Amino acid sequence: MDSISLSEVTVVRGTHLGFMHSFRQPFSGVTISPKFCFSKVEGARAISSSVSNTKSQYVYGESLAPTSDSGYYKMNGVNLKNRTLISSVKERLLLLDAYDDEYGGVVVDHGKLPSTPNAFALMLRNSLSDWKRKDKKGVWLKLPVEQSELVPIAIKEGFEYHHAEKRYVMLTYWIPEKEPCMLPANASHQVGVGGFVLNQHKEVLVVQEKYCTSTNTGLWKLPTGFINESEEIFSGAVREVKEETGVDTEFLEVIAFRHAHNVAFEKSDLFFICMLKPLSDKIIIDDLEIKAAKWMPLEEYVEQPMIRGDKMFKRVIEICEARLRHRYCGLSPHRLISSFDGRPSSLYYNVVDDDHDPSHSNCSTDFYE
Ligand SMILES: NC(=O)c1ccc[n+]([C@@H]2O[C@H](COP(=O)([O-])OP(=O)(O)OC[C@H]3O[C@@H](n4cnc5c(N)ncnc54)[C@H](O)[C@@H]3O)[C@@H](O)[C@H]2O)c1
Repeated sequence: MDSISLSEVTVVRGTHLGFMHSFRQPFSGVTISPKFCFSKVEGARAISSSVSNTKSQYVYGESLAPTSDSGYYKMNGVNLKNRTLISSVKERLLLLDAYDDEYGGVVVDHGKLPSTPNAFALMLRNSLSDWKRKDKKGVWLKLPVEQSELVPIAIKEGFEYHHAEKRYVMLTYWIPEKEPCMLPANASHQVGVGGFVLNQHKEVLVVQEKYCTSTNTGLWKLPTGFINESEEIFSGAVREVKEETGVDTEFLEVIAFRHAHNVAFEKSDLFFICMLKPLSDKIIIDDLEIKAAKWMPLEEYVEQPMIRGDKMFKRVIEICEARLRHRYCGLSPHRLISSFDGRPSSLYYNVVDDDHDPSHSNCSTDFYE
C-alpha cells in the first residue's frame, strides 16, 4: 500500500460516528470532506493536502468553508488558519482510537478499528510514532476474530502475541527501548478441582475415566475437572461431581491443594482437593467423560495399588481421615469485598469467626453425625 485516501480512512472505520466524535472534539463541529491524500512513505506529518479551495466541505451537516482570504478556513463563522487546522485534523484522523492506561501505556479501542488492512497499517504506524513521541510505554491491541487479517500487519510492526481467546487475539508492544518490558505475562495457571465425597457408610464416591493413560486404566479415582472462567472453587467442585456422577453435594472445605508445573501448554496447575458432603446417593454418569462411577468403601479405595503407591493421593486420604477425626482443619470460603479492587471475592481460611468463639470454627464441625 503506497497511498490511501482520507475517504478510505473515514469510510472504513468501524463506527463512522465514533470516528467523527474523535476528531470533532477539539474543533467542535469542524467538518472535512474526504479529499485528502497522503503517502505512507512520507508519513502522516509530511502529507501534502489536496483539500479543494473552491468548495465548502460538508460532513454531518457542518461546514468548513474556504474564505476569500486564501490560507484561511471558516468554521462556524470563525476564521482558522488553514494549514494549522488541516494538519491537526489530518493527524488525528490518521491515528487509531486509543485511551491511556494507568501505567503510562495505551489501549487501542478495538470497537473502532479501521476495517481495511490498508487503513489499519497506516494508522498503526502513525500511532506508534505518536506514542513513541509521547513516551508511552506498553500498547495493548486486541484484534477480534472478524478482523484477523490485521494480525500479520501488527506483527510486522513489531507487536507480539500476548494471549488468544475464541473471539480475539491480544497483541502487545513495549515502547521504551531502554527499560525492561513491564507488561504482565499471560495467565500462567489452570485451576482444577477434585471432590472427596464420603457418605455415612464410609464409602467414597469414585469414577473410572473414559480417556486415561494405560497406567491408569481400571483405576477408581476421585472425580476431577477444571473450573470455568469466573467460577468459584467451591461451586466448581460441586458442579464437577454432579456432572460426572449425578450426585448432589454440599461444599465443606478445601482440604489441600497441589501446585505443579508444565502440566498443559507449559502452564502450571493448581489442583484444589475439596471435601464435599453428599446430598443424594443415586449415580448417573456422564458417559461422554466417565466410564463408570460408584460408592466404594474407603479402605478398598485406599488399597488400590495406584493410590497406595501414589504419594499425593495417599497423603490426601490421610489428610481427609485426619479431618474426620478432628485432627486437621481445611479452608472454608468467606465472601468479602476488598476496597483494594472493589470486587466480591472468596477468602479461604479456617480460623474462628469474628466473635472468637471456637465453636464457630469450621474445624469443629462434624460432617457425618
Ligand atoms: N485425572 C486425575 O487422575 C488427576 C490426578 C491428579 C490431579 N488431577 C487434577 O485434576 C484437575 C483436572 O484434571 P483432569 O485429569 O480431570 O482433566 P482432564 O485432562 O481429564 O480433562 C478434563 C476433561 O476434558 C476433556 N478433555 C481434555 N483434554 C481433551 C482433549 N485434548 N480432547 C478432547 N477432550 C479433552 C475430557 O473430557 C476430560 O475428561 C487438574 O488440576 C489436575 O491436575 C487429576
